[in-house]
Amino acid sequence: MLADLKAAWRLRSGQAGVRRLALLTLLVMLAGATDGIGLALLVPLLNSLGATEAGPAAGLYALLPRSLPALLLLFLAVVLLRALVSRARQIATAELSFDFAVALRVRAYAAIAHASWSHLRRQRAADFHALFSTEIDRVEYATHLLLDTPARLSILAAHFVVAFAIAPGFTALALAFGAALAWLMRHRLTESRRLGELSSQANLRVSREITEFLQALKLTKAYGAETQHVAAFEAAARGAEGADLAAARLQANTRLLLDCVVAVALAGFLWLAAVWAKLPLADLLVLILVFQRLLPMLQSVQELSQQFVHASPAYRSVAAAIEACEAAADPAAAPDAPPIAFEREISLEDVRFGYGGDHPEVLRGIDLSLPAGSLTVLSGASGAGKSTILDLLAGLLAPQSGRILIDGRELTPEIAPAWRRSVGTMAQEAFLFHASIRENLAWSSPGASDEAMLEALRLAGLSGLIAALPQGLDTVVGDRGASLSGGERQRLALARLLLRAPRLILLDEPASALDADNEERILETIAGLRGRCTILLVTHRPHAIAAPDRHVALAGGRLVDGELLDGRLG
Ligand SMILES: Nc1ncnc2c1ncn2[C@@H]1O[C@H](COP(=O)(O)OP(=O)(O)OP(=O)(O)O)[C@@H](O)[C@H]1O
Repeated sequence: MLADLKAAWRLRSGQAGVRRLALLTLLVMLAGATDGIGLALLVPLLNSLGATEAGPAAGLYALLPRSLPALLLLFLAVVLLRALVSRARQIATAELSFDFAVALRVRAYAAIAHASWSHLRRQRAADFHALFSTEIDRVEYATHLLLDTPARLSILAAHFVVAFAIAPGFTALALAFGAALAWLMRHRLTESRRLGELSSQANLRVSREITEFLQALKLTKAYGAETQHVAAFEAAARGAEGADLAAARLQANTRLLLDCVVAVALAGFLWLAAVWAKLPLADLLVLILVFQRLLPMLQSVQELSQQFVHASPAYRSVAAAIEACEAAADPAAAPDAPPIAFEREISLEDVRFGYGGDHPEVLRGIDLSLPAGSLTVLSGASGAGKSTILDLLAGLLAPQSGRILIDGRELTPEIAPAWRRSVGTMAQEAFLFHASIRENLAWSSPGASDEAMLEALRLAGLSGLIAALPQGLDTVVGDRGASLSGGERQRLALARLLLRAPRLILLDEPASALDADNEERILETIAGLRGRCTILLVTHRPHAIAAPDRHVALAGGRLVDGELLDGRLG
């Protein structure tokens, strides 16, 4: 519980949050005070109505007016003030908890966006999805309860003060009753917390099922695996239902127990007050009112504590996910830092790399030079480490030893974000957004003109398609580019890359998912880019590129002459 609250404190959002919290505290204290004063005024009010023979006024009561209209006016003013304070408090609580949740969502988004690729590649997209879909919602709910608690406690305290002034013995008894109730109910809090943790895990399982199912929709249809996915989802959803149902049952049982105990306690207190202590009628009426409100308040404090501990484990899971990403953040590149250009060459010097853990070393001393404007072809068996080399050159991964030099300047994690602005990458299956061709292109180069876009499309060999589309650049390409053919998707991704005018282009089998004819044509287009920029092309068909400047291959973690290796393999 303390760990949850510490995590909640770490997740708060800066000074503005602290100021608002101070304002809320003030309103909470005012709410308690006005509530107490309103209740305390009932005694002289009832006395002046003639409920009891009024004795000489003592203490602060001596300052009050004695006439009924003046007392009524005062009572009215206090009740009105209490209503206004309560309204301001409710709005301040809502503002604070909504603001906290939005700031948290934005912080989580930014933490993921800025985390290094080395960290992100080890995470599950579904876990991030669960963070946004359920865990932050639970944090928001727990925060609302947390912010509401001081107000409830201060109103509770005001009731106790008034009750104490009227009947100290009974109030002490009620306090002891409240403490005993909390002691007896402590196991329910532990159980509620356990169920809260179960619920977090169950929600994570549901999120994993949904995310992976949606990512593999086409594959699911192609393999006829629909029933299998529906069954797995139902099992996960029923698991989450089970955890939530157990929490709801616990809550309902607690309420039943408290309803019975509180009703018996209320009857007992009143019987003692009326029959045994023989309190004056005005005092008795106010005491009835106070106890009738006080005991259900104790009950609701217990219930809300249970709900809080059920939701509060989310503070820790959210803080852990955000802080792990923040700890692994890429060094921030100054937004106005110019992209890093190179005039001569980019080279790898004795680069070694492994993915850590039990994974064997992938690259064992790579020396490679890519002269500016050259086209280099990289081949090698599956799993040889070709994509790893591309990720190292893009500054997404860092070598364990050795160096990557850009015109002699070392590519360090500090300059990697700025360097990536000079690099264009493209993978086997291009990712396109469900948006227009124009929006997909502008994503890589905001503010690019139509002329620049049409030129990039021409270079990528898409002029014909654009001319044939009635809506031209405004044609929407569908989910992940579903309304385009595989070849068109890859070409559009190539145009998006070229629009950025990158100095280095890293292509990871950009056409291998296509038929031979399409693959050949895309490789021809790429070969035509030679001289405009420096290209490193990973392909399993190195001979489809006519006379590259260099052909190297990876084998056993080292680079060898590609022609020799392919000749040997062939
Ligand atoms: N995130 C990772 N964690 C652990 N090992 C990894 C990771 N990514 C790749 N590997 C391992 O590193 C080795 C090189 O992978 P890489 O993707 O660079 O090979 P590749 O030559 O591009 O293969 P392919 O031609 O099949 O795409 C492989 O053995 C692979 O299993």
